[in-house]
Amino acid sequence: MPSPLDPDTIRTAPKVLLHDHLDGGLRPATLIELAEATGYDALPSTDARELARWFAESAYSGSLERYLETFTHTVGVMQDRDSLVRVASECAQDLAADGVVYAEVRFAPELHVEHGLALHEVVEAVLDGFAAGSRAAEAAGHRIRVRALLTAMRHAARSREIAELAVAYRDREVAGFDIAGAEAGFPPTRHLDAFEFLRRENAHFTIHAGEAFGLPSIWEALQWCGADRLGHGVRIVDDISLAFDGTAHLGRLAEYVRDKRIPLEMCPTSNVQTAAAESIAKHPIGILKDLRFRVTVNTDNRLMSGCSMTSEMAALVEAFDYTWDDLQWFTVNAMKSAFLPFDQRLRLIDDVIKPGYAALLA
Ligand SMILES: O=c1[nH]cnc2c1ncn2[C@@H]1O[C@H](CO)[C@@H](O)[C@H]1O
Ligand SMILES: [Zn+2]
Repeated sequence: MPSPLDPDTIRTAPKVLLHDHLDGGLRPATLIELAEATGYDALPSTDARELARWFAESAYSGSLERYLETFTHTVGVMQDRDSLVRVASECAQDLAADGVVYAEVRFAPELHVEHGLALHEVVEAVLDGFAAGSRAAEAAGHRIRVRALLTAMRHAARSREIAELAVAYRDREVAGFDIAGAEAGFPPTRHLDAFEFLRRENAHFTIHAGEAFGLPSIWEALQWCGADRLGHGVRIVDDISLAFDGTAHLGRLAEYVRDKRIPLEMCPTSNVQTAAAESIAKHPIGILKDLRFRVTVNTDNRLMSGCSMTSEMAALVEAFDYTWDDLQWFTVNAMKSAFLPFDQRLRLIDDVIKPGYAALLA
């Protein structure tokens, strides 16, 4: 008899997370403690439960720009080494307790230099935190590997510097590079120099595209910039039409994305909050999965969305009647798409993911 598909059991299943923002995943209580310790006095509440509610409500804004405003408070307390180490360590422990076995967690070093840290000191603090958190998780019986993605902000002009930092730290658990922030008005080609540098260095990168702006953003990310993966990518459905009988017709860009197995880092709850999707049940992940795009499931911002990998998967099970096979498919897709050497990806699939799901199906 397969195990029941409820949150408690889904939590025990091995999961892989490719799209999670460090500054979008703080524990509310930690945010309050750090604000007090660092003299940050602009928090909307100093009660953990109320603060969590404030984030979830404010992020439920119908626009990416307003959603992003909530990050002022998290970034506001992440300006010194100790705070960064603590947030990164708790991130690794929280993901591990949620059953995540491999994660690539992103953050923008340039946002954490307000109190004088150098960019590389930000990176080192976060990596030290991930390592400490992973050790603590292992001691608590959960094995996880957490690696970093360095993000550059698309409205700013530091992408080349951040890309160079990602390459400099590539052998110390920095898996790759990303750009994030408001999408409309800030096309990825603004950062072509960074992407060309990364390609010359044989380095990996993902680009937030097709979340708050449509197909041109996805097209530029892939065909001008050369992205390995797409952050969100939900708007690729604009290039798919469905006939009355249910058959799908793919435009050239959608066909390219599917043919080349371009990984889509989908974040259902976040997309509903920013109005990139109407509801979980109407989220494009349903049709994209049916059409066998390389879909992965992610959290984006656990604090703002009040979610976890477990809750996102449980919500999809509820909306689309997914089975354990489907959850394993998402997980293997994500592992295949990780910025990790091929042999290590295979080992995690064969030694951790497949046996984990086999046990739940038995
Ligand atoms: O869904 C998203 N789309 C675009 N940008 C985002 C999203 N979530 C977070 N960030 C931005 O990425 C920065 C670094 O982690 C965050 O500070 C936030 O501004
Ligand atoms: Zn994101």
